[in-house]
Amino acid sequence: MPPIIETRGLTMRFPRVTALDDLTLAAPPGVVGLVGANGAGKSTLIKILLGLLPPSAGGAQVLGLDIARQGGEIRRVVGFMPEYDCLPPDVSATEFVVHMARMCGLPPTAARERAADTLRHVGLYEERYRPIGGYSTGMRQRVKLAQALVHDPRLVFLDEPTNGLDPAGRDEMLGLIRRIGHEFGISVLVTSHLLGELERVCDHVVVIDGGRLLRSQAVEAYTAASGVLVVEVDEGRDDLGRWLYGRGVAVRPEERLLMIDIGDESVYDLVRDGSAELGLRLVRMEQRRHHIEEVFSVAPQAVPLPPGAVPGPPGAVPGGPGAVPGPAGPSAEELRGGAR
Ligand SMILES: Nc1ncnc2c1ncn2[C@@H]1O[C@H](COP(=O)(O)OP(=O)(O)OP(=O)(O)O)[C@@H](O)[C@H]1O
Repeated sequence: MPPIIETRGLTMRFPRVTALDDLTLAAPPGVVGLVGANGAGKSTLIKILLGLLPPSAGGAQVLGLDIARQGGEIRRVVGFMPEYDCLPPDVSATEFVVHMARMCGLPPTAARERAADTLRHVGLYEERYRPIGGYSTGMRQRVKLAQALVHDPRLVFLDEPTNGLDPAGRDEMLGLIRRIGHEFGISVLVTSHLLGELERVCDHVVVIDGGRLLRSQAVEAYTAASGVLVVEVDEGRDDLGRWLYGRGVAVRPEERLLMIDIGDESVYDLVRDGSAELGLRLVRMEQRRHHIEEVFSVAPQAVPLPPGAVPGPPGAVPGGPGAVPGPAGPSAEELRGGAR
C-alpha cells in the first residue's frame, strides 16, 4: 500500500530555531503516531503537511498530493484537530460542527446529518445542544475531533488529542482514535509526547527529536523481544543467582527479579535445574520485551550489582551485548513534564 505521508529532506528554519531538520520519512496507512518532546517539531510538521506553511527546503506528499501545489486538495481530504483550544464559547457543539461542515462545502441538510452522526460517534449526546463555554476539557476535545471528521476525510491529523485529559478521559480518547483507524477506515496521524499511549493505539510510530528523525517503524519492531530473560522465584533469588553465575551464566538482580543474558537456549534448562536443585518455586520465566521508551535511551549500559547480591569477581557481571539498557535518557513521564 502506498504511504499516506512521504517527506524528503523536509527542513523548516525559523529565525532563531530549526524546527525540522532534513526530515525524510514514509508513513503507511493505519494509525500512525508522531512522538517527540515539546518543541520537537510535531505541530510544525502538521502545518507543513496541510500545505499551510511552506518549508524552507525539501518537499512532501500527503495521500499522493504535493504540499507545495495541492494544499487545497489536501485540506479537502484531510481532517485536522489542532492542539490548542479554538472553540467559540457561545455556540453549541451542533451549531459549530454544522458550520464547519458547511465550510467544507456540504449542503445544509447533509451538514446537519453528518454533524449529528459525527457528534454521536465521538460520544456527545444531549450536551451537544448546550453552549461549548460550559463544556469540560474532555467534551471540548470531542468537539474538536468531531469537526475534524465531519467532512468524511480519508486521513486525520490529531495534534495532542489527549492533552489535559484525566486518565479515564485519556483512555476514552485513545479508544476513539483506534476506532477511527480500524472501524471507520480513516488513517490517523496522532501526535503525543507520551510514548506509552502511542504504543497502545498505533500501528506505526515515528519518533522525532529536535526536528530530526530518530526512528520510523511498526510498533512491534519497537517492542520486539530482547535478549534478556526475566526470572522470578518466590524466595532465594540470590541463591539462584549464585548457582547460575557458577555455571557461567551472565546474571544480575533487579528488584525482586533476576535478569539473565540469553546466550543460548540452554539457559532455560539451567534456570529450571537450578530452581529444582535449590528447592525454589519458579514464579516467572519470560523473555523481556523492549519498551518504546528505549528509543530515547542512550547506548545499553551494565548496571552494577548491589554489594553482596550475587558474588563474583569485580566487573564479572556482563555489560556487553544483551545487557539491559540502563535507566538513562528521559522517561516518558520526563518527556511529558519537560516543557509543560
Ligand atoms: N512560527 C514560529 N516562529 C518561530 N519559531 C517557531 C514557530 N513555530 C514553532 N516554532 C519553534 O519551532 C520549534 C518546534 O515547534 P513545534 O510547535 O513544531 O513543536 P512541537 O513538537 O509541536 O511541540 P509542542 O507540543 O510544544 O507544540 C520550537 O522550538 C518552536 O518554538
